[in-house]
Amino acid sequence: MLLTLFESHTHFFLSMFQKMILTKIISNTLSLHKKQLIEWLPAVRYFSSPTNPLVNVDVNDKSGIAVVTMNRKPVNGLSLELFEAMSKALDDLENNRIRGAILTSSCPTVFSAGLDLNELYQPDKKRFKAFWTTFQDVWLKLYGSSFPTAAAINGHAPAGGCFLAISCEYRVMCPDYKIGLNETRLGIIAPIFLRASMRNTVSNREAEKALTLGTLYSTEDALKIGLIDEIAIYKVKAIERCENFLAQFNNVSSIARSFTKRSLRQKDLEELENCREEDFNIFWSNLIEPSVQKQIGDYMQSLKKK
Ligand SMILES: CCCCCCC/C=C/C(=O)SCCNC(=O)CCNC(=O)[C@H](O)C(C)(C)COP(=O)(O)OP(=O)(O)OC[C@H]1O[C@@H](n2cnc3c(N)ncnc32)[C@H](O)[C@@H]1OP(=O)(O)O
Repeated sequence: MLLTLFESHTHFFLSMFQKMILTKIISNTLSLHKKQLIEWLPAVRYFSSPTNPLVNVDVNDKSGIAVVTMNRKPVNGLSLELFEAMSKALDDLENNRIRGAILTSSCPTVFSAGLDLNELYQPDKKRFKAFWTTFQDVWLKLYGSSFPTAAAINGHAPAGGCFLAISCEYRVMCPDYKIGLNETRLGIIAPIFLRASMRNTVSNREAEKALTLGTLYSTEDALKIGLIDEIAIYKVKAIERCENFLAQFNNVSSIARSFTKRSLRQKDLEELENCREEDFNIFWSNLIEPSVQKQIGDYMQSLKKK
């Protein structure tokens, strides 16, 4: 199609011979550098995603930045259905050459309360397998995305909520909320990919302390240890700051940027790719321990009693 367009526009200006040579050059270039071509093609393929009630994707046509909003009230508990919607949204974004994505929440005071405890309590193995596999998919797609990512953390982000945020490349959080990986407090062993995202964000020592103690940090303390990058007073401001971060990449080759990101994250991604089944088995056998089930059950009760 590009060649046809080229040919029609040059018809009046070039001789047949010149046209043949130029067409050949472009055709060779296309087959050799299909990927590089994306760099100089105008970014016109931005889309509005078909509405999914659980994940809303809103792409700004001018900036090419997508705001991906989790919408599972009351606390964005990460259920199988929410993970499926996120996985699909990430595929759509990847296929549509967006310039960046910002992950945020429609819940007024919660970014995400982490894994839906109903998926963890008295689980059915078949459903849980689908749940865990989709969760792994989401992490592989988010952490390994070719486009840059940021999280506008407009509320509490414990456990899985924190995990989603640290899988992005930049984090802006609103004040007076809590963020952290409190899995050990529930008797849950942090899976391999969670450890990778955490080590990629804070120092190894902070990661070890945070994971073993299961600490939930205030927004201000999270900034001090580098778990987040900035504080913004409201959600709108947080999104704005994320946009500013992503806009910096306008002056950077997108190919060079995405290859560099990929190579920095490759080892972590491969680590999970190579042991997805084992990762599931480890988590499952820990999860169904009677003592862990009791701890989760008691915890769910304590949340309901509040
Ligand atoms: C992707 C994870 C990486 C891999 C790690 C693997 C292990 C991961 C494990 C987890 O993610 S386990 C989940 C851990 N989550 C938490 O510990 C957070 C628990 N929730 C809270 O602390 C609070 O709800 C909140 C997020 C601080 C919000 O507080 P708020 O006062 O605004 O709301 P609540 O009244 O507490 O909750 C409203 C409603 O929602 C229910 N609920 C809360 N969290 C969850 C949850 N994670 N799953 C399911 N349901 C949840 C809560 O019971 C209330 O229900 P109702 O009383 O209205 O029926």
